[in-house]
Amino acid sequence: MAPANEDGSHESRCLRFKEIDWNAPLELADVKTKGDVGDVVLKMDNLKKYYEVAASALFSSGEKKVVKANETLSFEARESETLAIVGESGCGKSTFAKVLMGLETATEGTITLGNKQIQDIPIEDRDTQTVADVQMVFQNPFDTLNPSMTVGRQIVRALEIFKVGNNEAERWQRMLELLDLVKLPRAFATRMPRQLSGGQKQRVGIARAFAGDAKIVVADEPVSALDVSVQAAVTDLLMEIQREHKTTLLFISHDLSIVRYLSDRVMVMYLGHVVELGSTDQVFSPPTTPTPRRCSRPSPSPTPRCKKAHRA
Ligand SMILES: Nc1ncnc2c1ncn2[C@@H]1O[C@H](COP(=O)(O)OP(=O)(O)OP(=O)(O)O)[C@@H](O)[C@H]1O
Repeated sequence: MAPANEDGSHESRCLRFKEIDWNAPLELADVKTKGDVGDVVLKMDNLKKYYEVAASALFSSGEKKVVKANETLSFEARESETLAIVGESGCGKSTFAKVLMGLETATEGTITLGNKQIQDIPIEDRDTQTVADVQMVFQNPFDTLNPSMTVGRQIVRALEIFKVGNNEAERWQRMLELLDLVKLPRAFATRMPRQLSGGQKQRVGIARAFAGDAKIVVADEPVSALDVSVQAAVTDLLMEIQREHKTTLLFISHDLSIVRYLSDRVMVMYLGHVVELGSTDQVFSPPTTPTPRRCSRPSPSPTPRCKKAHRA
């Protein structure tokens, strides 16, 4: 992960950025989505996440500087919606996902899940329902599974954590249904992770994420570590389950073709800020009239809009 910039501020990387009025309200596009979407289930309001890091490589210096990973991040996500989050490396995508998951706490601002504010509650202090409601599919399925536990046991373990099922037999049955859901043979329940391919491991990761009937699933580059030949199948599976379960999918990706294919809306981030948020068609279409603010805003390299505008 590349530092946002050298001194932790967002203004000093390039003179061009000084022209940007970060406080100007964003033109939020209408919510026009591919499928039917429901009510707002998640709201982030002026979320900030700052990290304090050593200013020098010398341990003795003790001097600290602040890295502003997320700056006044505001957006809403609705039931059944796929919101893609794009932006160049280091712009703060994973950071807000970590705060949402409770792996980090916010510096300022709020995250409202249903009617609960969760920005200050670390994962270990969250109630079972909240933990089950917000789940993550990680980038690397090779790291996320316990190498010494069978596939079945790992899914049953997630069901225990989410308090699904009244007894072991019910949980075992539910685990088999989850294997069906992710299109893995039931016989895989007794396999160890080392006996699975990357794509199969990621299917187990998806089964665990949906084990507690999550309302929101954050998928952080879920297929980028997989062989190209299985990326489409895993992406399609994720979309299929998301639609079936009316889950809100926050899809973090660098792959603009996948983003265009699966998302209802796209949020473009740069240096911790949201610089564009709109329906997928709006974000990917070339502007019909010159839109100085959007294109003069800094672009992750490149934003779909600005890339097209330059090509035209
Ligand atoms: N624990 C931490 N301590 C200090 N700085 C951090 C920490 N985690 C992330 N950062 C910094 O915060 C900024 C945002 O990082 P983040 O991982 O959110 O970016 P990203 O957009 O997800 O990047 P990538 O696409 O490469 O995964 C970066 O400058 C990074 O160096």
